[in-house]
Amino acid sequence: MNSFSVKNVNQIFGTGTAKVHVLHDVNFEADPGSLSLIMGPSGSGKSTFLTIAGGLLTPTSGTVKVNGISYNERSKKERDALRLDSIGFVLQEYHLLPYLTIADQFKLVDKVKPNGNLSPDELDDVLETLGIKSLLNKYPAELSGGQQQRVAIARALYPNPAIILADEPTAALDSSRVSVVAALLKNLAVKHNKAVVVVTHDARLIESADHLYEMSDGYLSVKEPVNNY
Ligand SMILES: Nc1ncnc2c1ncn2[C@@H]1O[C@H](COP(=O)(O)OP(=O)(O)OP(=O)(O)O)[C@@H](O)[C@H]1O
Repeated sequence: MNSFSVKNVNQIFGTGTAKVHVLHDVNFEADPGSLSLIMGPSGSGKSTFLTIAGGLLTPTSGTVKVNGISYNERSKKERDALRLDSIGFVLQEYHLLPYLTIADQFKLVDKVKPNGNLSPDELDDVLETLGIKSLLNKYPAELSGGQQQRVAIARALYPNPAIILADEPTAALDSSRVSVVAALLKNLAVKHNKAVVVVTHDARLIESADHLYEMSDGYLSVKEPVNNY
């Protein structure tokens, strides 16, 4: 069971006159089998939240727990292992390596984490679903932004993580691709029992969400899943 909880998290960047209080007492929980959507305007703190949630940034105060254990209680090595084994990031920058073909981006994952990744057939299904199977021999620079985004999603799913944290995973996609990605994320939550957390501006994802939250000026609140956007 890979449940995930954020308690009383505050994030302050800078000091003195440059001080910005970006997250205010944020509380959040996600359980396996659910897709949580966090919406909010640009600059409201969504990416900062996701970075803290994934243990890439230690908050000014508050705790983040995965399976009941706080990141603070783990050594750096344990945190790195947890991220590698349990958390799949889909970040705004795609972080594809420019000198590797798309196929080799996946082989690189095998080198870092040799076990527990999707089987070749499972990866094939994901690539097929995302419509990127024909791109395996290309380099990132030969792909459109939307294609790179879909490769980045497939690469995040390849290690078969229990928790998926996605930052604007549909920003570069047209409507038909948005539906495909939304269905894929929903399927991962419901059929594969993963905890999926997506931060986005994209109101087209609302209908797939089990839980809807709003981030506003660094305050996170629960929103009823109604089409207020
Ligand atoms: N390292 C940093 N140092 C100082 N301020 C920062 C830092 N990172 C983020 N901020 C500020 O924190 C606020 C929230 O930024 P964040 O990127 O979390 O917002 P967001 O809701 O994800 O926005 P967007 O949707 O545009 O990505 C912004 O005012 C931003 O300028």
